Amino acid sequence: MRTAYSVETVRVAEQELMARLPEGALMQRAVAGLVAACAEFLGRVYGTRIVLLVGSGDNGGDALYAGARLAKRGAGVTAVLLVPDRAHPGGLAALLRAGGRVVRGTDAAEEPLRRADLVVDGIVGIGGKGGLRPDAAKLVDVLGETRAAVVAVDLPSGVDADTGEVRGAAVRADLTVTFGTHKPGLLVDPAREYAGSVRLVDIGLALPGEAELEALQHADVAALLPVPGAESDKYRRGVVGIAAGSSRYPGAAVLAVSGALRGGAGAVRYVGPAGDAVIARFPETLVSTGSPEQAGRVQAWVVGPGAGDDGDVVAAVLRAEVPVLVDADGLRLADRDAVRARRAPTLLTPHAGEAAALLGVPREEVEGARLTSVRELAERYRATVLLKGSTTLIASPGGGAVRVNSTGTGWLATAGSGDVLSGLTGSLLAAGLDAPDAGSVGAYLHGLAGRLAADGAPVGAHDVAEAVREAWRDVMD
Ligand SMILES: NC(=O)C1=CN([C@@H]2O[C@H](COP(=O)(O)OP(=O)(O)OC[C@H]3O[C@@H](n4cnc5c(N)ncnc54)[C@H](OP(=O)(O)O)[C@@H]3O)[C@@H](O)[C@H]2O)[C@@H](O)CC1
Ligand SMILES: [K+]
Repeated sequence: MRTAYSVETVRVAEQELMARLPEGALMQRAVAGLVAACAEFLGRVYGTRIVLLVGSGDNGGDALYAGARLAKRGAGVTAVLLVPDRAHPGGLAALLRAGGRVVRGTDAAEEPLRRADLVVDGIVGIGGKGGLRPDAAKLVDVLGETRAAVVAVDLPSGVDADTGEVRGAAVRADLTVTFGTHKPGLLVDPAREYAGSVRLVDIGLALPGEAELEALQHADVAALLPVPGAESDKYRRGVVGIAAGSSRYPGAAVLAVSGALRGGAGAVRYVGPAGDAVIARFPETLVSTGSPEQAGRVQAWVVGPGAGDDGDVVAAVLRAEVPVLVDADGLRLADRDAVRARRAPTLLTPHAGEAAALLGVPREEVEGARLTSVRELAERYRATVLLKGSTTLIASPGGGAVRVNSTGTGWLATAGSGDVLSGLTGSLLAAGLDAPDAGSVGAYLHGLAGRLAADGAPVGAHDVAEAVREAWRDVMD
């Protein structure tokens, strides 16, 4: 499991550790990791030109000490001091001793930045408040006009460490070297995109059990995937009911069923007007045309994909005392009080536009503040919420760690891909996973299947469904 902790938690852990170590030792641990990452990134240090962007806090201190070590290894190092009289004194002295040079202010930065092989961003780290100040923002603009590679210290300056929000100018890094723990902003869009690849340097921080954010890895998913035992029959493996599709959108039903058949449930029931299309493609489906109540036993329901305006079916499914996944049209049709009143788990799976409609805010607001939005929705609906996107987030109604999935790919932004995800995830619910696990395992497999199916070329949703089996095997390997 990859975890991320808030700045507040990092600060507490930092204080505890600092109290036990000689002064400056913690910073030198961070610097050692930063230097190793820069050297590896450059391939060869000797003879390279490195520019340090130095703010007025310890983030700038890290950059200055790292610059000093790189200068000793033969790099030409220039530090751009944003606030010259507040640059980290020890770091600055070390750089000057090592033969580094210093320029002051943004205007003087232009020339060295244009010639740089590598820029080290030490403008601001976890001490940053609000958007970058005008001087720093101007420096970031100048940096943006160059083609230099950028390594960010701890965080790309300008992104919010705790929320992943980016308000105004921010550094676009090729690599971010972060200390002690990932910060939530490094795993959540839009900030994640600014971070480039992320390298974690262990500096010995002791962090509490519950993180702010968790990202499942292969081994975590493998441990959660439902695998039938020798005694299993289709009912013990779980039966998932799919109430989806309409005469106008029969394809949504077919795609949801295609996902459900690959999610580990022992059988898939389909209820709705697209039964002929479903049975033609997947003869193993148990199809009925009545209401969900009459469909027979299921251990979990999926309702909503391509459902059109059939509010009755959504209301009927919400009355069922088994886990229910609500997606697409179902989100618009579901009564909030009915969702809140449910005793069995509910999993809502909106994309940013649907989440915005549920929250009554513009779509951009959700896209800019994904973590806040998903938490807010989980609380309002007293349900687990999976907010789809390039970094999918899953929040539980009681608060606690938010799950983040980063296996997704831009190729998954294709019609019907969400229908496959809802079927797949509903199947995992029916197989007995709890709502946050079903959501995060579903998103993980779906993202991986998207990557495997795409392999660098466009894919349709049915390709993604077909690749779920390969993703499953890949995880189990
Ligand atoms: N945690 C750890 O264990 C370890 C942490 N370490 C390192 O320390 C870093 C944290 O250092 P930090 O606390 O000095 O804060 P930092 O990020 O340098 O920023 C504060 C400075 O920036 C300024 N400033 C604020 N907002 C701004 C804005 N919007 N735009 C522009 N400027 C802004 C603010 O100015 P002020 O408000 O005081 O006027 C203040 O001077 C951390 O990220 C990591 O790199 C490692 O060395 C060792 C292990
Ligand atoms: K930084």
